[in-house]
Amino acid sequence: MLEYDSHCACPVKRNDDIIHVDCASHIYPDGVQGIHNMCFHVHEREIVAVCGGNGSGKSTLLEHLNGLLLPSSGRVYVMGEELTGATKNEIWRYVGLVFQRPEDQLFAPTVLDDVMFGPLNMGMSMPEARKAAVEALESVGATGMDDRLPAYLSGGQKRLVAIAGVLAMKPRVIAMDEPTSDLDTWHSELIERIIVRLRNEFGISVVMATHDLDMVARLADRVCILKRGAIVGEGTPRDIFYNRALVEGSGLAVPKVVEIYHDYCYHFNKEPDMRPLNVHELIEAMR
Ligand SMILES: Nc1ncnc2c1ncn2[C@@H]1O[C@H](COP(=O)(O)OP(=O)(O)OP(=O)(O)O)[C@@H](O)[C@H]1O
Repeated sequence: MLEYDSHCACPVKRNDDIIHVDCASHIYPDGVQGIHNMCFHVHEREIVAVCGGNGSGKSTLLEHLNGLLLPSSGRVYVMGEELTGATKNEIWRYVGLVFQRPEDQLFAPTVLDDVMFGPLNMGMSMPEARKAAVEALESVGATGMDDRLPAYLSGGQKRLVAIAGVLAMKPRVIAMDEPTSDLDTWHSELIERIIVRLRNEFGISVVMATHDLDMVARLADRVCILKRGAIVGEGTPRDIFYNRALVEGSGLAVPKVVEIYHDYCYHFNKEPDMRPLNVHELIEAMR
């Protein structure tokens, strides 16, 4: 059980928190407030979506999860240990961050070197790091790219290699910033399948920051809605997405299924009480 010396009173705190962002605020050097009074949790084996309009603080929050940014006030705990300047070099391995632009992450001369970098940095021997990297590339379906130059990969391939790079470190949590932005349907679906496998097969929790609520409706166990640097709503996708005022008031559009169901209920003068989240449920609800 994790025990926190905490003043954070938000309702979703549980004993299996892997990450606990405790009332953290971050002010950038130019004085802009990225997040404030942020209480955020990541539990074991869950997919949690962080959704909000542009500039709502999604990336700032994600960068606090592995110590890339430290809060100006408040605290962040990973597996019960507080992230500080002194501890973050030990703790970062538990939380892998996949950037919105994979170019920001890939720098080695070959794909294999890139994916081996994290494991080597963690202290694995060369053969161990190679094994971890090969396995991670296989897991994301990026085999046969070992000798390629990362800069010359397609956007979708770069995203896969970036995910493999954090997966090779065997983290407890992978945080992905806009994991499917700029990807075609085929690559988006591939990334969605990888996210589900990370939770179901590897037991890794995934935090994804995104505007794509259709994807969130398909994948997430829990949704946090951010607005102006704070969480304004949190719950299951069904509870959150059927609160249109909350979603639309935060600069987002409800998932298509929700919109169609609302229109259907309005048109046929029905109570919108079935709350479908996917096409199968929608068809059932409209029977
Ligand atoms: N390096 C920085 N220096 C100063 N201000 C920053 C910096 N990065 C982000 N901000 C500001 O912090 C606030 C939150 O930005 P953040 O990038 O976290 O939002 P976001 O929800 O990820 O946005 P988007 O969806 O557009 O990527 C914004 O006002 C932004 O201008």
